[in-house]
Amino acid sequence: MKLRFTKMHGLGNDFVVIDATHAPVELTPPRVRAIADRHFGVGCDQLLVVEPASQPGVDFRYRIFNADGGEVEQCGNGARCFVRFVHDKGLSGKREIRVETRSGVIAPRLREDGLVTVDMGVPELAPARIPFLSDSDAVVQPLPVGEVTVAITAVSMGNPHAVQVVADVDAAPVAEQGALIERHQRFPARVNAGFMQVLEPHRVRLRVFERGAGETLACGTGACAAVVAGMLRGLLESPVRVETRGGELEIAWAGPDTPVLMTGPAVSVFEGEMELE
Ligand SMILES: N[C@@H](CCC[C@H](N)C(=O)O)C(=O)O
Repeated sequence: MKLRFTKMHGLGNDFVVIDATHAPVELTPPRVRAIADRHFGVGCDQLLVVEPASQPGVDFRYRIFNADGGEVEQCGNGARCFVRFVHDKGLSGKREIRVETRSGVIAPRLREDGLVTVDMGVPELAPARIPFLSDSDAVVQPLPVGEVTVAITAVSMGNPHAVQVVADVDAAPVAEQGALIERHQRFPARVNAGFMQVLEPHRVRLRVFERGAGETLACGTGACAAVVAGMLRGLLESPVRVETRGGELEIAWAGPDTPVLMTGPAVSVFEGEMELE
C-alpha cells in the first residue's frame, strides 16, 4: 500500500506527517519504527498523524508517535507543524485550530508573520500526575543518576520532563545521563531529560534527550518545561528566549495555574510517497 506523507520540522526536530482525515492509517510500533528509521526508512524523530476530531468543539485529532514506535501524549514542535500542515493542505480555513491530543485540547495559531503560537495548556507539577515517584512536592529534588546525584525539577506539559540546570550545555553529559534519566525507575512512564544553561533571566540554552527518540535538535514541550522549572526556581522571568541546537523559541508563562505559550517556526521540507508493508 502506498502512503503519501509530508516531511516537516520545527527547529530541526523532524517529522513525517500523515493525513488520515479521509481514511484511517494503521500504525503498529514496527511500522512506525520502519518509517522513522534514518537508513532504511524516511527518517524522523516523531511521526504525526492528523485525524478527524472525536468530540464536538474540536477541529482535529493529532496523534504523536516517537521514533521507537511508542505513542505519546504531546509534542510542541509537532503542534506548530500540525497547524501549518492543515493550513497548507486546505484541510481547514481557520488560522487557530483546536486539536485533541492524548493529553487534552491545545490551540495552535498560525500568525500572519508565518510563526506559530501554541497555547500548550497549564503545566502539571503534582508528582503523581507527571508521573514521578516522590513523597515530596519540592520544586527541586535530588535524583541519583549513575555515580552522581543531580537536582531536577519534574514538570508535565502533557508529557513528562525532568529539567536540570547545568553550567555549560555544550559540556553537559546529555547522551550518557539522558539515557539513564529517560529510564529512571522514579519515572514509571519514562521521561524527557532537559539540560538548561541560564544565560540571563530572559535567555537560556537548552538540550533535551527525548524519551523514545534520543537527543533531538529541539524539543518544544522541553522548552516549555525548562522555562516553567527556571521560573519556579527563581532563575527566569517571562518571556524567555530558548536557544536550542536547531534554533530559537519564545516561551511565555504568567505563573502557576496559567497556560504556557510557545512561539516558533514550522517548516515543510518535501512531499513523498512510501510503500507501507
Ligand atoms: N519533540 C517533541 C516531544 C515529542 C514527544 C516526547 N519525545 C515524549 O516522549 O514525550 C516536542 O517538540 O515537544
